[in-house]
Amino acid sequence: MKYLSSRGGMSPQGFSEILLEGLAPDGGLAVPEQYPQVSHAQLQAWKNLSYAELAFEVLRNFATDIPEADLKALTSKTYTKAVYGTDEITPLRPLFDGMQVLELSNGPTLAFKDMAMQLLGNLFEYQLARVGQELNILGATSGDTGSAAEYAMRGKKGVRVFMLSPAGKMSAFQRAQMYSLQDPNIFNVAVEGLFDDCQDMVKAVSEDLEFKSRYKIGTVNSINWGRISAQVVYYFKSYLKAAPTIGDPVSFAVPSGNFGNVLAGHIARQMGLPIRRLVVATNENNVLDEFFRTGVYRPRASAETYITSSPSMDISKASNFERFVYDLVGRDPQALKALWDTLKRDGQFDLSGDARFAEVESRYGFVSGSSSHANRLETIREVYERTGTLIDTHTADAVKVARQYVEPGVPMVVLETALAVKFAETIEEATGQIPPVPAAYAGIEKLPQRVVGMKASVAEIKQFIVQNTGL
Ligand SMILES: Cc1ncc(COP(=O)(O)O)c(C=O)c1O
Ligand SMILES: N[C@@H](CCOP(=O)(O)O)C(=O)O
Repeated sequence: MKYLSSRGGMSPQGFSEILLEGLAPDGGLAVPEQYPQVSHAQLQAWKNLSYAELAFEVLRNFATDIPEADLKALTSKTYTKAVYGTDEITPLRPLFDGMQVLELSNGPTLAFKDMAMQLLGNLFEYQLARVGQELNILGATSGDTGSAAEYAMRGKKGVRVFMLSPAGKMSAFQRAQMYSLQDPNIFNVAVEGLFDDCQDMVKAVSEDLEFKSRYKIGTVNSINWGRISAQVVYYFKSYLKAAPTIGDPVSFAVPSGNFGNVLAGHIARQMGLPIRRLVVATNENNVLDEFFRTGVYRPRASAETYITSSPSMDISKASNFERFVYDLVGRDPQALKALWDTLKRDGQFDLSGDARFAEVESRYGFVSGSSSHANRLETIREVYERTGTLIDTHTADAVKVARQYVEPGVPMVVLETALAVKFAETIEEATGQIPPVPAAYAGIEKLPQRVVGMKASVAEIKQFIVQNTGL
């Protein structure tokens, strides 16, 4: 399998190459030349595989330049009970009204990011040893990618992590998870701005090709195809569990911000998984919902982005949306580029009058909705009262929106993207309950923190990287 840039400016590359490269050299995102196809018979054969076995079967289609024995060893090492708490790795639990919750947040940092990031850590280590290289990871986080990346890369040979986070915008627990790490290869930077400012800095540094090559800059955000491909696996796993019979439709509701998680569902669907609907659930920052309802894509500036109680989705420029639009315009990089040129010029593009927009639901299965603080509190309270379990604020956004799209006889799988303990203040506001703190995190908010403050300045972060790499 070879990969191209969504904007057409990259010669075909292998999986291992784009894994270390992150953003394509023309500022676009790596996309596979075509989507591998999975037959009904293959789905049947995969039904009883363990998560690690299934991960190998799915990923061997994407990582074709990694010897199969090595890939198998990497997936077996990654997807274990010791890391994810259960043999199932991603259990499904019943909710109510036709919905089930897919538990993706039982990994080391209590968010779905661990599902792909733990594999990425092992893949990086493997690939860097193969090519004898070091990697300086530059990442942006709104709260969960940062800790997942740092926990996955701690102590990894030849890897440093520079993680940009929006100063004062994450929950106290999220801050403590990241900033309490004292490992010498981890650098936390609190940026005066929002997630989008942090991600813009990452992209600007990556687009300086000379700096990128000299300082061996890589990414761990979902702009890295490695993240997306690993996230495809749990759509297959949960489909095989939720579908009454293989071939029956199943819908998925996904709390969405940077559009990486639901894009993985889109890819699973393109591979032939019988997904009926992909429900995009946003918080008050409803850029994606606006597009799926109206055809207008209008990313907002930081000044127009709300600080909400589902802070990990306080995102107004969804990077991975570009990968979906690439498919929507017939995988034509020139058409994609024309839209992105319009976006740069006008601050938006409008597909409402375009026949292709009608296909977002009919052909691709996308529908959407948004949720507010009041909705979130009400949903968390109702789930607690009816099931005795506490769900986090992002998952609550998805439950709220999912309900609009439940259909008789079609299971609706809601992706649980974090655990309640990460957002204890809102959970307490909703239910009066303080979520239990896992033993590994007891007292974490009281630990000393190591973080440097910075303006949203590309020059400053470059300077910081230069100073701390010794290259
Ligand atoms: C807890 C949580 N839920 C949902 C999301 C949104 O996922 P995505 O950015 O892949 O759309 C994120 C982060 O992005 C998150 O951390
Ligand atoms: N919600 C994320 C931000 C988006 O990150 P990505 O790595 O999935 O692109 C976070 O919590 O950091």
